Amino acid sequence: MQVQEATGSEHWNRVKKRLRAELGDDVFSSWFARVDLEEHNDGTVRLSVPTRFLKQWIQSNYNERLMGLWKGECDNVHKIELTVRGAMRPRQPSAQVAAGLPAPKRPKSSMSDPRMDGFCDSNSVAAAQAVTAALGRGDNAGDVARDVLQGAALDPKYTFDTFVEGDSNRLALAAARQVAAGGAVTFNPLYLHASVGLGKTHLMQAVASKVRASGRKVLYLTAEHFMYRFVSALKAQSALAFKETLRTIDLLLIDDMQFLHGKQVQQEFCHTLNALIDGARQVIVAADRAPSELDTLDDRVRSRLSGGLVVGIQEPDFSLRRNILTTRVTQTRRSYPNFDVPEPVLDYVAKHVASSGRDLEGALNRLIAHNQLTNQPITQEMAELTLRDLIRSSEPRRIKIEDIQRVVSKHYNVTKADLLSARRTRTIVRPRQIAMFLAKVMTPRSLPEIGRRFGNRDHTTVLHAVRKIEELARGDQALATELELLKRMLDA
Ligand SMILES: Nc1ncnc2c1ncn2[C@@H]1O[C@H](COP(=O)(O)OP(=O)(O)OP(=O)(O)O)[C@@H](O)[C@H]1O
Repeated sequence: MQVQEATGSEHWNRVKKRLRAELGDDVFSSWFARVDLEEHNDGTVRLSVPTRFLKQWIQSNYNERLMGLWKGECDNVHKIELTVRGAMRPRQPSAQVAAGLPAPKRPKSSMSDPRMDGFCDSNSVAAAQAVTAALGRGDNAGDVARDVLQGAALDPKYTFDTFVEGDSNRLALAAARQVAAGGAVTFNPLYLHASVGLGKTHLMQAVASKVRASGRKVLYLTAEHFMYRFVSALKAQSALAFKETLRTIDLLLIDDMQFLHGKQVQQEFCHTLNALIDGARQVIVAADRAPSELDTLDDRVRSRLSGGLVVGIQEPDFSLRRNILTTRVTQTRRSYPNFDVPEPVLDYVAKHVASSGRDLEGALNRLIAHNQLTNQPITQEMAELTLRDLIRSSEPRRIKIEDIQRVVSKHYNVTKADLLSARRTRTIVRPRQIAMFLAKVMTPRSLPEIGRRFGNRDHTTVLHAVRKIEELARGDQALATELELLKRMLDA
């Protein structure tokens, strides 16, 4: 096999390794564990992050260092772009996941060590110093405590009235309503999980607004803000005030729990959770996966989170999607009385934008914008044109046999003509078999059709190739990893 030039992801892995060594595990995982390499092209490196907060944070603190490390990898890098990942584009699987390798284990947390309670390790102090320095703030204990109580703003749109019920969210909605109604705390914490845009934040904020309106103390924070507040408190030497303040809350809501990183922050979160639950106050947590799958979390936090009621929200079915759209159109009419979407267009959107409430909302917003800016009525044709890219990107990508031949020949440095030829040298036979195997597992094409597309070969030759590669990959981890990487390149 040929010696390949390092790929973008290999450079990125080395940059991350150096960053981890320089910053330490805790600081690294707080800020860089969720950064993905999107593209490395013509001297520009494009990285994506899940939130705007993280983007600003990395830009103001680590841009130069990132540039230095990338330049160490490739001289021609002159620009690093950071973008916030959109809802339509879920996170790329990590190289480990893509290659079928286990995710790296986090170092064992010191949560079980009582000596750590109330103390800060050097990494957290470094992170805290960086936070306050970058934001140019000299928080004192009082500021931090007040800041903690403020929490994130609630969106007045997110109420129970605007939340549409369906089979996929019925249990979550019922549990949220019960918590909002107050009364005895029956399940604590309430843990909601779902992939992006399925209504977790909407439901949490609906509960928060209702409970706040009844005069009780409510704190709604994203895990990222919890992390920021905690490191600020450490820096201002007001960790005690921070803890005390948190424990006076009647209802604590932590959103995007998957972003809670750093052993000391998790430790503090666990103590707060215990204190609130023991004091019969309510906690609601939301994340993009079940507690058992939050592998960045310490075991103790995970088990405490699983101890209440864990409810998943699934992807909406057609009828729920359709109802969400109808509700949104009715709401929009309050601001734009002439706004109208014909029923068949709503059916079309509900049928084709199948992933989440957020995407449905995005689709509708485009129609509204088009309608308002051009004064054109919304028709089927206009909807198809306006939503073309949205609909295409929410459908699974079709992989073509030509794509497979192109990627495989580039990867193994053979030509497409070689793949289709009758040549039987080993350097060509193996890539050809791999390409046939990928054509079988990644496209709906039949064996005879694949045979025809590979120089008119018989279907038994394709079958032999598929079986051979399956058998080799079972005993050869390097080949199995290579196959996964090829699949990932084709899927990107
Ligand atoms: N059942 C629903 N009824 C009404 N609106 C919904 C529903 N589900 C989702 N939405 C809308 O979709 C948008 C995205 O929802 P939300 O922000 O609550 O998702 P999320 O699950 O918290 O996603 P993320 O993990 O990305 O934060 C919101 O505007 C929300 O109002």
